Amino acid sequence: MKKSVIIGIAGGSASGKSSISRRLKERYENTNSVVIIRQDDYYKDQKNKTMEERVKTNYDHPFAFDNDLFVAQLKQLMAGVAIEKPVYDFVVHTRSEETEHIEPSDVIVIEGLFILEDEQLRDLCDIRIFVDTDDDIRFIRRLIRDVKKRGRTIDSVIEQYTTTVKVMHNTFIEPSRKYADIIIPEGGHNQVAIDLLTTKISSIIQENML
Ligand SMILES: Nc1ncnc2c1ncn2[C@@H]1O[C@H](COP(=O)(O)OP(=O)(O)O)[C@@H](O)[C@H]1O
Ligand SMILES: Nc1ccn([C@@H]2O[C@H](COP(=O)(O)O)[C@@H](O)[C@H]2O)c(=O)n1
Repeated sequence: MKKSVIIGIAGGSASGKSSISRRLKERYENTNSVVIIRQDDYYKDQKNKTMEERVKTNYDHPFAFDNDLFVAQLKQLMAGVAIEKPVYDFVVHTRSEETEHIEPSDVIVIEGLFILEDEQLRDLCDIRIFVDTDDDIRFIRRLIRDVKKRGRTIDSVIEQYTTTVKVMHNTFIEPSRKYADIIIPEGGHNQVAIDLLTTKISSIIQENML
């Protein structure tokens, strides 16, 4: 295998980053050519904190992430070495006991809030994408998702959004859109964007086979 190509997908919470990444991966389901790595899995471990303390963490500040581990593991993959990726559990706000074994692949899709904000991560990306979805749409999507899938109450989602998520988004995430090569409006169901990216990924895989 030649050099891995890294596609970075940034954007606000619930903008559709994971949905787009999943749709890309689906096209290559039975191959080892494309792998997705979520920055969320590199949230810092909080096993030594109480649940009460964990709830108070600002999860929308860059300091909440162990980006050094993220960068180190990406470099390992690029060097052809498999990794044991941490797996994050949103319900208990910390890493789970399990890890996920990831093999090197032609295309590595990395997705998360700070992929373009963090200089080290940004520099590792060959293609930089920002998913641009209006704040009100993102808030509605997040409310539904966090209650259904992340064990939250409506009140806690509103409280977190108004105290940290919104201000951190405006401070760190929105300004990072200037680093994008491509901006995808409306997130996960943008079929044209998904088709264009799929064409690009297929050509990368084909080149690597030559
Ligand atoms: N274009 C879209 N239209 C409607 N719902 C969407 C769209 N894109 C994503 N969603 C939904 O919004 C929620 C957040 O999307 P997700 O991909 O998890 O965002 P992110 O990874 O940016 O946080 C999910 O429940 C997803 O199914
Ligand atoms: N324990 C945690 C960790 C993170 N969050 C929130 O998740 C958001 C990032 O994930 P997306 O899929 O929405 O990009 C981020 O905005 C954090 O507020 C959390 O609520 N609890």
